[in-house]
Amino acid sequence: MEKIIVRGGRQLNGTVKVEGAKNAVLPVIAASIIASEGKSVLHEVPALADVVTINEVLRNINAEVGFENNTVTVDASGDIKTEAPFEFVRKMRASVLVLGPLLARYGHAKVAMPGGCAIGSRPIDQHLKGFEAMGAKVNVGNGFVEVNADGRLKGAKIYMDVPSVGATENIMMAAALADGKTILENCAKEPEIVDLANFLNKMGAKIVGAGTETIRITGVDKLKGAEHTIIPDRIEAGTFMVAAAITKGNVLVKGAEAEHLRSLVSKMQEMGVIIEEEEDGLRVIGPNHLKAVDIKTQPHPGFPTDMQSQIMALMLSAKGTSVITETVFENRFMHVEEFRRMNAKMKIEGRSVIIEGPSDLQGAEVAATDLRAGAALILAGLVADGYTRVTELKHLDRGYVDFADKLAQLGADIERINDNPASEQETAEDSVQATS
Ligand SMILES: CC(=O)N[C@H]1[C@@H](OP(=O)(O)OP(=O)(O)OC[C@H]2O[C@@H](n3ccc(=O)[nH]c3=O)[C@H](O)[C@@H]2O)O[C@H](CO)[C@@H](O)[C@@H]1O
Ligand SMILES: C=C(OP(=O)(O)O)C(=O)O
Repeated sequence: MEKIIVRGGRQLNGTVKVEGAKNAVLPVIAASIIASEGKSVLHEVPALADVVTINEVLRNINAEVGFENNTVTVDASGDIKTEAPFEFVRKMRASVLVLGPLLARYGHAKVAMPGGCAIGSRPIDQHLKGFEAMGAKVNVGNGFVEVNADGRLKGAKIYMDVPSVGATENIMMAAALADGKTILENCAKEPEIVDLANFLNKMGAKIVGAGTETIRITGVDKLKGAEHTIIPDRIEAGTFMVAAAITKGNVLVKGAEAEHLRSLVSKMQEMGVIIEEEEDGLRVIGPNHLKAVDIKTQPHPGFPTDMQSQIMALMLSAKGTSVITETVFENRFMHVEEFRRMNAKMKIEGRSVIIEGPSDLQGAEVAATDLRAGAALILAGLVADGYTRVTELKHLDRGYVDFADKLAQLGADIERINDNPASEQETAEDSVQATS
């Protein structure tokens, strides 16, 4: 089994460079199949398991995809199939992002219905509501969702009940080729949505307002391949910011965009962490004593749910009572049990976790329950007494490139091992099941 073994007690110092954002690159790669002409060239693509999966989804529907030296090329000018097989959606929920592009270009798309996962039920009703408003017929049955349009989709006024990131993206992509104007209200405002809109506009789309509550899309007849550089990963950046703070270190997180990280920066400063904006990133200096704070996760620009477990690791080292409330996903506290194995003093009350700090953390064998939980347990391991062994790394690999190596370069006592190479085949088969 593959494990990351970390021994606590080392201070982290130096520079770490942030990769391109997972949550930007997945919709951008999905969007590239909308182009009926030309090739898309995408730079700063992180070598993540999820990127391999979305590339496989595209190859499977006949797009030509290359991936070398952090550059992905996609040529979708040939005959593209409109059905994405079950194995990919099971492996990665973001596979549903091919629905919008396929529906817009071909008037038909079919993918396996994504189920719930380790962090909540994660329905796609808002995606489907948007497609229906544009004239598509939706059929859900036998584990699949199928959408059909009689001719071109029609621009519409759509109000989303929740500001869903994926629904905003899927509807925006579908509307880019619709007949007429779409006004999408109560949109998610995440920076990754702005990145997708910028890419679509380079392809010839007419989208304004991405990053605000209302996005206006004027449909065009066709889109062409374009060249684009993916924005830096604010969640990976945030994870390294916590690593610096928790070890009382001094780390320059190169590529971290202050503008994308306001809520995290503000909360970490409230905890006593020094954060300085430098020309090429954020310098994070951990204090000797961290203060307890209260945090509520919210859609952007609120505190990101994808940083909830990592900031929880930092709260464990803070003096006093901290409360963290999860409002985005209904079941994103699986890591609490794992932290408890490390002697963390915390309890779940409804949608909140109450942490009595500082905890006297002890190394233990723990499992990554989802990708951010994996990172958070490693962060706790950086300051725990003795050895922490983190398993279920297939989750971590969906969202972090060389996480252990990058921490080791900053001075952590950490290594990734495979203590039973004979079972490698088994691990590869297991990873097909990985969703989070
Ligand atoms: C690949 C990607 O970008 N993943 C991110 C994306 O996921 P994803 O796009 O799946 O997340 P959403 O923003 O859609 O989900 C937010 C909330 O809306 C609910 N909902 C969503 C869609 C829908 O049709 N109906 C509905 O009720 C979900 O159950 C959840 O409670 O945004 C999440 C919220 O910031 C992040 O945690 C994920 O890392
Ligand atoms: C929940 C996450 O991703 P996904 O939506 O891809 O599962 C995440 O990145 O923390």
